[in-house]
Amino acid sequence: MAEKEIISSSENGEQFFEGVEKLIEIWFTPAKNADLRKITRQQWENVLKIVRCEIISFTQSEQVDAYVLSESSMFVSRRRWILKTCGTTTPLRCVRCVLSLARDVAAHAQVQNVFYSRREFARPRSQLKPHHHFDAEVELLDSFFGDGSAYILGPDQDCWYLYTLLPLEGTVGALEKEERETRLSVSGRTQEPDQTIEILMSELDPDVMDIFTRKHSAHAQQATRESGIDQIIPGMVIDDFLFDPCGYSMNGVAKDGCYMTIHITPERECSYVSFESNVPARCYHALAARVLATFRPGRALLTVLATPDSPGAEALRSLQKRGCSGYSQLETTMCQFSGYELLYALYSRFPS
Ligand SMILES: C[S@+](CC[C@H](N)C(=O)[O-])C[C@H]1O[C@@H](n2cnc3c(N)ncnc32)[C@H](O)[C@@H]1O
Repeated sequence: MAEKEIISSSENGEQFFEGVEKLIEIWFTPAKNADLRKITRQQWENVLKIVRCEIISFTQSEQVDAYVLSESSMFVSRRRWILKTCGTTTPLRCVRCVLSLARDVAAHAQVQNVFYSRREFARPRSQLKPHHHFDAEVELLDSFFGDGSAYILGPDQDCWYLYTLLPLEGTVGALEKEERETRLSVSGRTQEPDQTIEILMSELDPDVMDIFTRKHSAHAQQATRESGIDQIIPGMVIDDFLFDPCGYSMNGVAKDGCYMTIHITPERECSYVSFESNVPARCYHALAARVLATFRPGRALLTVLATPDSPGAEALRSLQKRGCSGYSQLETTMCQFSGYELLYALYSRFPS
């Protein structure tokens, strides 16, 4: 297993782990006989060496291969690749290699969409290049994908960065994209309905965090059951891992191809939990409420990215209007991209 990315401050004996993840999702244009799952395990292991993490567990459904990593998760399906890594890993350094493997091994030569996102790190200065600065990340991404667009949403400490090939609705770039797609639509529809909800939580309840330590739980399955993680989206096949002495990661996959993933840094000084899923729903209130009730964060940053024709688009608008019960909505922003809608919302728990 990769060396543990813990930075100890000798002055006060404090332990620190950067739980905040970098998340990259690449969609390739549908192509006959093309499938990213043709890339072998050995080839993924080589890719992940560049990122400075490794595979610790694997599960799959008919539509998606799900890997638990020493620093978070990777999901591989026919034409979508997702890599989510925390600590001081360097996911953008492997993109060139992934694009070559996609072309040479998986027969995927054309990128349709890219989403690279992360919230502000707790300790940005500890990150390795290019992750020490969003400008450097954008420069590297542009060197792979040409002219993408970069966005920063939310206030300083809680800001969320996004790089994507999607132009904002109403811009010249959006008109050009529409024209390209009209030409392509002669040969069929290229974007299926899609939605992703992510909840990034900090200042977590210490009693809940205790469950994700070896002192409290004998194994990952105990932590999954006792915390209620198995009830957040029932019916998923769960692949979970409990680190020593603490820390937890899980992937869930469903028969219909949906996934969920949760990662937990329980250390009191830097507690952090992330939840992500692409499960479709016209309303995300119940799901968000279950996630918040499970982990009891003091602060939560929620994002939903959804195509306008997906059930998630309705869920996004309703979340923006109604917020999450038990939490005050400190900030909310909606963006209309060409082909996707985005909600950013920041919540803080009401004092109990
Ligand atoms: C990989 S997990 C989940 C990280 C995730 N991004 C999150 O949301 O916090 C990180 C937690 O596991 C602990 N851990 C224990 N051994 C580890 C290892 N070999 N590599 C990474 N983390 C480890 C860390 O101290 C931290 O609490």
